Amino acid sequence: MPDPILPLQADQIGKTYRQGATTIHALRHVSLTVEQGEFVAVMGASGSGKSTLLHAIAGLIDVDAGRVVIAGQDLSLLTDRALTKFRRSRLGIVFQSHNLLPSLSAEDNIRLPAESTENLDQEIDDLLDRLRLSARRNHKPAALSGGEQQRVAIARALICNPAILLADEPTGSLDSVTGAEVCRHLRELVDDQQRSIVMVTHEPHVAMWADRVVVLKDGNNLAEFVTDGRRDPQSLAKEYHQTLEGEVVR
Ligand SMILES: Nc1ncnc2c1ncn2[C@@H]1O[C@H](COP(=O)(O)OP(=O)(O)OP(=O)(O)O)[C@@H](O)[C@H]1O
Repeated sequence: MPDPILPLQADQIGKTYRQGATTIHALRHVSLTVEQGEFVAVMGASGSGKSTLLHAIAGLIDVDAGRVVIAGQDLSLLTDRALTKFRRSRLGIVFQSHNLLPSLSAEDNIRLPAESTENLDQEIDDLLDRLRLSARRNHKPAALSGGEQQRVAIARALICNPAILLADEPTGSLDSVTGAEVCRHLRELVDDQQRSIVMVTHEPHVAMWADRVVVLKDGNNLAEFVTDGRRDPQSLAKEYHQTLEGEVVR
């Protein structure tokens, strides 16, 4: 089980990029709070700032305004080295392209970020078992299916026992059946282990696994709604599209 944690809090985050004479306002004043044991999906059109927000929460980019506080720690107050250490111990990060090392087995990819401890082998066994990868532990990524590769990436993100998992389009490269399987694993991490998840997705049938959907538009918070546990992609898609079209603004 992860350590008891405080919520993740991103307050009024601003981020601009410069490209020649052009200034791109990727995030204007975006705020997001996530409680322990909460699964939040971040949705929005392409370019609305979803990935930038996730990178800001992970401390992978400097922000121009606002602050990110994780487990009571303001990320801006950490040195680069301390931030790397903090990120490793508190956050698990999963991207669409899973970034597994091709020369290592599934098991060794999972082991890579972990510090060597007495219990590490047992923890790896538990994760392999939980993510139904035990039979594939000695395979290299090229010999694994897309869903298996993504589950290895999730296991690698969990090996340091982070309380918060950040996932950017984790099912983006998967077919719908495999994508649903990955979502089910994410949901279990919240329900069974009280971890918190922030997941960026375009897809209502992926967002429906979350407890709450936060919608960004042009680098701003546009709206948010709870999924009410209804897990119904059609009604979620309808509410999402109405929100984007301005028919429902909360
Ligand atoms: N490194 C960068 N340099 C310049 N502009 C950037 C950079 N990263 C993002 N942007 C711009 O910031 C805005 C927000 O980008 P971001 O990737 O956060 O959007 P997104 O909602 O995740 O989009 P998508 O769904 O297409 O992945 C976009 O206009 C994008 O072009």
